Amino acid sequence: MEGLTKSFGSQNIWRDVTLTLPEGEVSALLGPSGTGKSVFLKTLIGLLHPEQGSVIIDGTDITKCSARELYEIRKLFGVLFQDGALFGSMSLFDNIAFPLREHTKKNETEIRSIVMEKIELVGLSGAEDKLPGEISGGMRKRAGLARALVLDPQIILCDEPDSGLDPVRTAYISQLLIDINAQIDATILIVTHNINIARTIPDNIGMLFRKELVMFGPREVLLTSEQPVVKQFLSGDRFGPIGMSEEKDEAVAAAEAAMQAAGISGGGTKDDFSEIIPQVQPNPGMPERKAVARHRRNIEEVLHTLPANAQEAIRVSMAEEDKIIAENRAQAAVQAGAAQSAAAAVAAGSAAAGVTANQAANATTDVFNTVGEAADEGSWVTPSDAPTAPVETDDSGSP
Ligand SMILES: Nc1ncnc2c1ncn2[C@@H]1O[C@H](COP(=O)(O)OP(=O)(O)OP(=O)(O)O)[C@@H](O)[C@H]1O
Repeated sequence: MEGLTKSFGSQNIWRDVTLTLPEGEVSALLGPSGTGKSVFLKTLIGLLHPEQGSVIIDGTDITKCSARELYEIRKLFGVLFQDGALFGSMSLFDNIAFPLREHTKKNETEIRSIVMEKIELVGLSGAEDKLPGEISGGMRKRAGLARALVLDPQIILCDEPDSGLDPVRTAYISQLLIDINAQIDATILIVTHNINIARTIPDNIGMLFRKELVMFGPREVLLTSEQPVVKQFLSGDRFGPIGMSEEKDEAVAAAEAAMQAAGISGGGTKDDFSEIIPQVQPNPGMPERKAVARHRRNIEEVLHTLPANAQEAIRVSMAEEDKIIAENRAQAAVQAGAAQSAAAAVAAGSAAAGVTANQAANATTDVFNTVGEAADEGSWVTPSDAPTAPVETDDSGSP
């Protein structure tokens, strides 16, 4: 995105926004309500037209290309809208199959196989015949994500993936995004207000405020920023430059300063965001994220230009990340070794008992599962170690 400016009539939303979403990395866009984050996502897919600037995707400027080219480029995107944006009269299956029927010539057998794979990926197996109105908000969200994934997108845009979800379901969907990134190496942009997501999921964070992109870069830069607007946003404090509906004038700011001096709380958390917590890692069994190496190369190029505290935070978080990755690799090796010996033992035992090859294979699968579960409980070190797909009943918690 280069020099993007968007207005509705005389109302300017943001101006001169320039950023490059690093390929295959996960980025988050933060900003107070009404700063135009959703407008930004819609501009990226050509649903809204900026009056200035360009959006280059795979070499094509979608602000100037033909309708035909835009139609083709949109196939690269998977978009998760805030409410899932499902068709209310269609089953989940048909909703998820919709882009395949619309944009491809695949037959119904192929479509079923892709749809069921995505349904399983988001933990909705068994719910495929339900209508969107019959399931909870969290399930609708995951159905929306499954639909966003069916065309194997290169770019995934998620508008507030956590809205309407409890903290646990938010952790599941965040983990799912990291697992998807590990599996398909897609470039992901998440628009969110959720500070926990911002702290643990993205490689990069940007923030819109006062009609501008105030920063965009490695997550540690924003999390250690001394900028008042960033600190206020992260802490959720009412004292600071961000007001209820617009930025505050000097009189209000002075009154707040007096209240603070008198010991009145602005309600924000006292968490120290400059203490970086490790990024969520892909679940056991997932490939390692290719983005990690690329992100590091990108950081190395700009590290010397960053504030000293951000440089330090990046070094600490890289060391922490190396430790976690090494532990996970060791764990995976132990699991693979245990599974191999267990499989050999099962095969030997089966031969002795004269059971069929098929029975031996089934027994081997059970051994894999048992080893996997045992390993999960103990030592998989991530800040959010929830499995990707929750045991599915109903997001309300009832069976
Ligand atoms: N189609 C439209 N026509 C006119 N104004 C619009 C349109 N879409 C959005 N806006 C205005 O643009 C501004 C930014 O809206 P947007 O939904 O992008 O904010 P946001 O940062 O995503 O907010 P939130 O965090 O509350 O979801 C708002 O003032 C909104 O009223």
